[in-house]
Amino acid sequence: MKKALTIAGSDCGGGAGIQADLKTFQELEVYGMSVITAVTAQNTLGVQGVFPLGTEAVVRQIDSIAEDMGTDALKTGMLFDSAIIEAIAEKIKEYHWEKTVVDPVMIAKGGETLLQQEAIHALKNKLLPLAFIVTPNIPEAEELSGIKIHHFPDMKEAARIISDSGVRYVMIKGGHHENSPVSRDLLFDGRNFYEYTAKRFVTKNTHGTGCTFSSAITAELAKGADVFDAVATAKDFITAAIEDGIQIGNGHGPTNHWAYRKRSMVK
Ligand SMILES: Nc1ncnc2c1ncn2[C@@H]1O[C@H](COP(=O)(O)OP(=O)(O)O)[C@@H](O)[C@H]1O
Ligand SMILES: Cc1ncc(COP(=O)(O)O)c(N)n1
Repeated sequence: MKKALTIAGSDCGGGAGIQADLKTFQELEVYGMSVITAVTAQNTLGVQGVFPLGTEAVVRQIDSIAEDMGTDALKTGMLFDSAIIEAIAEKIKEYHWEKTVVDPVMIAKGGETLLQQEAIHALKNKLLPLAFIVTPNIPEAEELSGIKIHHFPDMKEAARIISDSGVRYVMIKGGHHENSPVSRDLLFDGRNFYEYTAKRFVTKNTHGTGCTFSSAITAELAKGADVFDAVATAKDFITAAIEDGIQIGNGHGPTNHWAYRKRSMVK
C-alpha cells in the first residue's frame, strides 16, 4: 500500500488540518501518517486557540516516520512559524523527499492567523524551492506574489511570479472568487497554463476545502499519478465533497470526504 504523510495543524473540529488530510488519504486508499505542528482549538465558528508544538516535537515526529516507514508523498499545511518551516525544510532535504505538496496555509476562513507574518519569508525561500507543487488560494497567492488578484489574468501573473521561487508546479485555487458561477483553478508548469473548472456551489459548508484538495493531490501523487491526473482527481474529489457538504455545527460546516467514493460505488 502506498503511504502519504501530512505535516500540519490539528483541527479538533475534524473539518480541516490533519483530520481532513487523514480522512482524504483514507478515502483515496493510501496509508495516512501525520506530523502535528500545532494544536488548534477550533470549530465551525472559528479558531478559539492556537498551541504550537515547537521544532523538537516536529522534527522527532518526522524522524520516527522516516527512519522506519518512509513515505511516497507528503504535504504541508499549517506550519505556524519560521523555525518550524526551516526545520521541516532541512528534513525534506535530508530524506530526499521529492513529492512534496505545499499548501501555504496562512489565515483561517474566520480571519485567525495560522502562519506568523515573519514566516512568509522562510516559506518562500526555504520551503518553496524544495516543493513539487504549491497550492495557494487567492489571498495566499497575493501574499506570495506581491500582486493583487482581481481577475483571472492576474492569477496567471501571480503564478509566474510564484514559480520563480523554484517550485515545479503552481496551482492557484479560485475558490475565493465568490461572484463566479464556476470554481476555476489554474495550474502553471513554468511554461503553460492548465485550467481546472467545476460548478460552483452556493454553500457555507466550505471548512477545510483547501486542506482536502491538497491532500487529495498528495494521495494521488503517492499512488504514482502524474501532476495533471493528480490535480484532476483532487478537483473531482473536492467538488463532490463540497456538493455534499455537511451541516454540522453553527458556522461553516465541513466538506463530506465520503462523497467521492460513495459516487464511484454507485456508478
Ligand atoms: N463554493 C465552491 N464550489 C465549488 N468549488 C469550490 C467552492 N469553494 C472552493 N472550491 C474549490 O475548492 C478547492 C479549494 O479552494 P479554496 O476554497 O480557494 O481553498 P482554501 O480553503 O485554501 O481557501 C478549489 O478547487 C476551489 O476551486
Ligand atoms: C489546523 C488548520 N489548518 C488549516 C486550516 C485552513 O482551512 P481551509 O482548508 O478551510 O483553508 C484550518 N482552519 N485549520
